[in-house]
Amino acid sequence: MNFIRKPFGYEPVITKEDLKKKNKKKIDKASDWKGVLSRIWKLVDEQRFLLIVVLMLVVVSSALSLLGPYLIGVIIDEYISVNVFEGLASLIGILIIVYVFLSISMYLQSYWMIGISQQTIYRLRTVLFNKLQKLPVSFFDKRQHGELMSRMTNDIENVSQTLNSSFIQVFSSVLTLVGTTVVMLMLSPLLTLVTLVIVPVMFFAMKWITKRTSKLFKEQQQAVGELNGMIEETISGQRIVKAFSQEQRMLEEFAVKSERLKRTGFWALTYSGFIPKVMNLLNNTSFTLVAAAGGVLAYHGYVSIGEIVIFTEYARQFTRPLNDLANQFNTVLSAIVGAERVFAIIDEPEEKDTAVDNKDYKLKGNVVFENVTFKYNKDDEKPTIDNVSFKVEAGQTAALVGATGAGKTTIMQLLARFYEANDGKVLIDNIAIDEMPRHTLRSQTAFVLQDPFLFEMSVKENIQYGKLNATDEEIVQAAKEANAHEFITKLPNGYDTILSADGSEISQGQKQLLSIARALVADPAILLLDEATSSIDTVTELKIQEALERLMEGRTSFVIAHRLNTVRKADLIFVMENGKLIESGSQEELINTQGRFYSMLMNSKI
Ligand SMILES: Nc1ncnc2c1ncn2[C@@H]1O[C@H](COP(=O)(O)OP(=O)(O)OP(=O)(O)O)[C@@H](O)[C@H]1O
Repeated sequence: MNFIRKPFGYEPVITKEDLKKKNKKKIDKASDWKGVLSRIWKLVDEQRFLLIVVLMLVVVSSALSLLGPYLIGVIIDEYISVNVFEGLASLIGILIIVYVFLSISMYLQSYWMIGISQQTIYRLRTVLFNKLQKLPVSFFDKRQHGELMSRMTNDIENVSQTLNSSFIQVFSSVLTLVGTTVVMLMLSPLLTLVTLVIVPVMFFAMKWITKRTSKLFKEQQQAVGELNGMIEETISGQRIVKAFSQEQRMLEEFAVKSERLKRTGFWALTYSGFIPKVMNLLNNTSFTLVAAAGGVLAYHGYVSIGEIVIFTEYARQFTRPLNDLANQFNTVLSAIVGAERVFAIIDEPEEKDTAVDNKDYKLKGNVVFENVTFKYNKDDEKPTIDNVSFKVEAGQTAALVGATGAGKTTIMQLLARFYEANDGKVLIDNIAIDEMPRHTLRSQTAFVLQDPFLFEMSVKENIQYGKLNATDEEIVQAAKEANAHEFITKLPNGYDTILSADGSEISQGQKQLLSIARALVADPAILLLDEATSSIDTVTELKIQEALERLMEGRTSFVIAHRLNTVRKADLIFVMENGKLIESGSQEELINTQGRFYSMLMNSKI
């Protein structure tokens, strides 16, 4: 699998072929539907009783909807056609009660079912989101973020929709179909045959139409996806579009994609618009057949007028659930597939918790790597970190230097236990990091990245992210030490200014000052810094340097160094090449040995 580099870490590149294979698998494999249903049943949890009540109400309403037409038949046969009116009023009263109860029962079903489904989905969403917090970084490496987002939103929405409406509909359709057939057979097998004669025609007609519509809808979805993708790209990359004067090209591309969407949308809706019309036509044909055959049978005394009325009603009742079932089939299938995809994440192994004791303690910051070897993927030929050993004392600064891809970032990520070493040990204060509580490790190590990640929150909250209970004074103090206070106070709402997710309203340098403030608030024992390579104006650059020096004071710091100055000030220099630590020592020592570091200095590769 190929990976593309993201600001911090990697994301797999998924090709069209991969997607095709995956979608095919998705359709082929609505496999374990029983397992999926039983897990949803578990999520329904304490509302199971209410769900059973809803199911009983569905049985009641199906029975009532069979009873209604039957009573009409009785009224016609035993009262109206024989001119008997005594007792008619009470029978009509019963009929009204039947229909009133039917409405109440249907209302209650959908009211309770909405409650059950929303609560169940709420639980599912919570379980999934909690799970996302507990998954190792390697899990996110292997998946496209867009795809994970779609599981969090679309898949859950699909399940929710199905629980909301399809669940009752499928159950009641099956009951109505079975009930209607049984009652019809009991009344007149011959008229039943006439009523059902239309079913195969209906089946083949629907199959013919849905085959075309589903292809068209798929094309339409694809066209929507492509158009949205393009619009999103144009918006997020609008600076590049403008900088390269590509507006015209984007307009042309948009016109082609938009035209395709218009065309597929037109045909998809036209064909699907046929469905109710064809159903209506077949329904009316069925009525006519029942009425005609019923008339002949009544003439010969095989059936009564009332029975013909019952059958025309039942014929209507018969086609509706049939239609519903056909419509619900795809919805239910895609909800099961969606639920399966959600459960697949829930079943992923979590970050291993191997702490001996979960009590937090303060770290000093003595770091030791002991013959650490690491591969991102088991099948990688060469390890990314190859038997690396070093020792950094508390408070020292270690500069990591080496060509791109040498493994510098990986060393830092192993130290923060984002990944587990395959071999060897990482120790802090003589304790293996996998034996210490994760919270102790993570809350006392802080990253300051080249392209810091900011949340769509206020400046204050972004700084506070380093320590959630930090007071306003602590935040301002940290911002001052980070040389960020001055620019923050000039923002429209000062510390309360809301930043966008990409922090586009502040400069790259200011973003770094914010992330330094965030790290200062966190007051970590160990700092992991990725020095900026991008050029920042000299004034800001100086501010950043100064703020970093304050931040590093008294803490163990690992710096991916790109500036000679930083390397000079470091206590230790680690030279990495192809995952190996090839040289280490103070600057003087390394210059004296005249090895790789020396030649890098000479060729100004630092
Ligand atoms: N999440 C990942 N999955 C797979 N391979 C990865 C992953 N992260 C890094 N790599 C690979 O591991 C190697 C070391 O990467 P690393 O980011 O540690 O290098 P680096 O020295 O920090 O490079 P740079 O100076 O460009 O930041 C690279 O070949 C990279 O492609």
